[in-house]
Amino acid sequence: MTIDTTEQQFAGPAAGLETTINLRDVRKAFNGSVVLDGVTLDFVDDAITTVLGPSGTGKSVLLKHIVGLLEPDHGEVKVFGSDIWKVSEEERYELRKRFGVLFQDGALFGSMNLYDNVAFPLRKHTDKSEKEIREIVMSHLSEVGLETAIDKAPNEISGGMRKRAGFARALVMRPDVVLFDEPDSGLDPVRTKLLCQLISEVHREHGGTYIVITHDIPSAETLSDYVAVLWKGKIQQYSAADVAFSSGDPFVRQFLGGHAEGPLGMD
Ligand SMILES: Nc1ncnc2c1ncn2[C@@H]1O[C@H](COP(=O)(O)OP(=O)(O)OP(=O)(O)O)[C@@H](O)[C@H]1O
Repeated sequence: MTIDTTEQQFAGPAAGLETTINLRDVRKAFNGSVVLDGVTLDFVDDAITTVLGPSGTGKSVLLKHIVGLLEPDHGEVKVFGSDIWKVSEEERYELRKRFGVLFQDGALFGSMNLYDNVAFPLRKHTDKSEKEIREIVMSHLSEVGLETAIDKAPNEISGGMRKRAGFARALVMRPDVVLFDEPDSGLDPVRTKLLCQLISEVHREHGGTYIVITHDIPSAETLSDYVAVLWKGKIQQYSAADVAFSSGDPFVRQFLGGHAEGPLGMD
């Protein structure tokens, strides 16, 4: 589909829906090499949107723009209505607190057990008592099935468990937005499916805007309410998941179908 990047109203499937993050004509280049070439995208509240695209196409760069870790060369990133680069450093910090992020490897502190890892954001950012913290930490660790592994160090558990612990930690501050950077990386297909089901269940329970970056098509099929496909710096498709998966666009059809034939080659 074509999205008019000069259009300031909500575009695509988000039209008329409540949105929490709005990207307008976001451009980013590194050393002259263009990665994002005018990305316009509105993320719908209370939905899971998957951002799909081939390796090296800029999905992680996009995610870093959403969370305010990278500043666009051009365009704007609005989070809950505020342009994240036009507000003060303090306001940006407050906005970031509304995000939970699950990084590829869970990004756990190696020196802390799972309990302390999950408690960390609460101890750092709130003045809750240890009793209150314990209640929150245990409820989230049991939500991800890790209530019996609280004393384990990250290097004593499997990659799938590390991701689940990272997910629990991403949830403890009750984020309005949860970002997942390739939650499926390094997991076998069964663990991937189970993690995706867990993400869907938790989303049903808590709501919010979930944004999942991946190049794994089965994960996208399990998770997505909406699908955005990024390639060559642009959003090639943004639609409800069922529409994306039956798209007639040659690139989208090739990529989502996993076919060797089509416009996407080895380069
Ligand atoms: N800080 C940076 N400095 C220079 N180049 C960067 C930087 N961050 C990303 N890039 C480049 O931007 C391009 C897109 O990278 P990115 O990690 O976003 O891709 P991706 O779509 O997430 O890939 P994958 O699916 O393999 O993780 C790559 O060519 C990468 O080398």
